Parts: sequence; C-alpha cells; structure tokens
Amino acid sequence: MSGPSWSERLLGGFRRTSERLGENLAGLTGKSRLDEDDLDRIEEALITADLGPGMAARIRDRLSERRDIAANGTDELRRVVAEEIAAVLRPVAEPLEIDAFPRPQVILVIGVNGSGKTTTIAKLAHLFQEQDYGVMLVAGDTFRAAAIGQLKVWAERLGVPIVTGPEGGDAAGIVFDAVKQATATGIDVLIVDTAGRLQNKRELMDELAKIKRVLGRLNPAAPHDVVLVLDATTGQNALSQIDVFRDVAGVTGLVMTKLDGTARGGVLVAAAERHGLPIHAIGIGETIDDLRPFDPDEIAGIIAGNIR
Ligand SMILES: Nc1nc2c(ncn2[C@@H]2O[C@H](COP(=O)(O)OP(=O)(O)OP(=O)(O)O)[C@@H](O)[C@H]2O)c(=O)[nH]1
Repeated sequence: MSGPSWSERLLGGFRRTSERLGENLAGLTGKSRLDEDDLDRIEEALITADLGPGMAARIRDRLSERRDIAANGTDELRRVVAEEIAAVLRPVAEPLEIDAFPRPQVILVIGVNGSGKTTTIAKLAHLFQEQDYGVMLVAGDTFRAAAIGQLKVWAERLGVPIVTGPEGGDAAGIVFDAVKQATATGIDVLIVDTAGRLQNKRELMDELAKIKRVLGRLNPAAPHDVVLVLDATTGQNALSQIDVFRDVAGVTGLVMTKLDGTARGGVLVAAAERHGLPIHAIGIGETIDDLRPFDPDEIAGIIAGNIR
C-alpha cells in the first residue's frame, strides 16, 4: 500500500505535542543546570501540548530532582520526559481480550457522533475475526437511518452477521434480540453500536441504562466491556467526554481515534494520567487495518522526540 506508513501517521498525530516540547527542550541547549524559569517553561509547554496539568507537574517534579542532567544535553532530558510519560501509560495499556464465559462477550461501544465509533466497531470486528472469533454486530443507534446503513455496509464487507431494527426503534429491544440470536448461534463477540447524540445527558443516560439493564437480564456480567471512542483531534474536549460518559454509562476502557493527521495526540496522555482507564487500542486511519495496539513506550518516545 502506498501513502504514509503506520509510524509516519502516528508521528503526525503527535506532531503538535512533540514540537511544543521539542522547541522548549532545544532552548535549554548549553545549560548546565535547570533553574526555576526553565522548569516553568517546560511545564507550560507540556500543558499547551495537551498533556494536562497533572502530567506536566509530574515531569516538572522529576526534572527538578535532577536539574544537573541539563548538562548532558537535550537527549538526556528527552529520555527523562519519555520515561515519565511511559510510566503513566504502561499501566493502562490493555488490549481488549475475549474471555467471557458463557459466550457471547458483549462489548458496548459508546461515544459522541463523529468520534469514529462505527469505524472502530468495524476495525474491532476485523481484529476479532483475525483471532478466529465469531463476531456479530448490533445497530443500536436507531436515531439515524444513516448510522444503521453505515454499520450494515461494514458488516457486509466483513462478512459478519448484523442485527438491526427500524429507524426510531427501541435500541434495548434490538440488543435483547441480538444477544438471544448470538447465544443460539454460538457467537463469541457481540459488538453493540449506540446512539451518541441524544437531546441531553439525561436522555443519553436513560438510553444506555436501559440497554445495560436489558443485557443484565440475559447475563448479569453483560455488558462485559463499555468502550468509549474518543476523537483525538478534539483535544481537551475528549477529556470532558470521558467525564460525561463515565457518569452516564460506566466506561471500562477507551479507544482513541484519528491519531493520524493533525491530531492533538497529547490528550491521550492527559486522559491516562487523569482517569487511569484502560486504553485498548488507537485508530490511525479510516481503513479496517488502521486500528493499532496501544504501545506506551512508542508513544512516549514520539512525544518526547526520541523517535523522529
Ligand atoms: N483519519 C482518521 N479518520 C477516522 C478514524 N476513525 C474514523 N475516522 C473517520 O471519521 C469519520 C467519522 O467516523 P464514524 O465511524 O462514522 O463515526 P461515528 O462516531 O460512528 O459517527 P456517526 O456515523 O456520525 O455516528 C469517518 O469519516 C471515518 O472514516 C481514524 O482513526 N483516523
């Protein structure tokens, strides 16, 4: 395939973040010791690079304990920054495993419209197919005919069964039928699309709660996963979406999409530092193969400018 490679795309997604930091670290060339002003500038750069105040303070603290490393050059500073970021990211790197018994494992996928939910569902379905699991999709976003249609197209392309209902249909009812079908036909993984834009938070909460209630009636462990899809290009907005969706649906893990192009990838680190939720995978393009495992050391290296 032509076009940029995976790592080139990933570098693009973190460019804004790594450049902000890189410019500031480069400004320290020739220094023998970091002073308060230097630490202030680095901390500020980290915040404006979307890494979040918590992460910025952590890195500042670490550098302030080792002010003399400036004398060893910026590569040494980058190494400390990368290590600190990786230390926050490593514990949250957690691929989505299919291990539920009895089957099927039910994965509820939530997120605002346009975040890449439908594409991510297709990518996950493909990933599980490659692992030889039987996958079924459910069009639980019944508010828009287009959303149902889009998921159907993916299901056809992938050759996986899909359960749909009419536009405006009762999502919980459709999900209920889907679980029964999936159980009867020995499906391993049921991936449920949900509506992302309801009138208000209360309506969204009611809709997701109803789906969860109905699922729980068939299997108390279901949904086994509640995966929130976030669009990295929305920057800080992605963080407030985590707050809202945690509140309304009890998120168990994240997938961050659009970490290619002009993304503000640093927000991934801010999310990890602030919420500690598992990050299952990252999206770096629009095709079925563009879901990538989340590699903390690779991303920390890119942000700190060790990988260019
Ligand atoms: N560059 C890039 N584009 C993506 C990625 N994931 C999804 N997209 C694109 O983002 C747009 C929205 O994706 P959808 O999957 O339709 O998003 P959705 O959340 O289901 O949104 P609705 O269809 O509006 O409910 C589409 O044009 C996708 O091709 C990604 O990782 N990188």
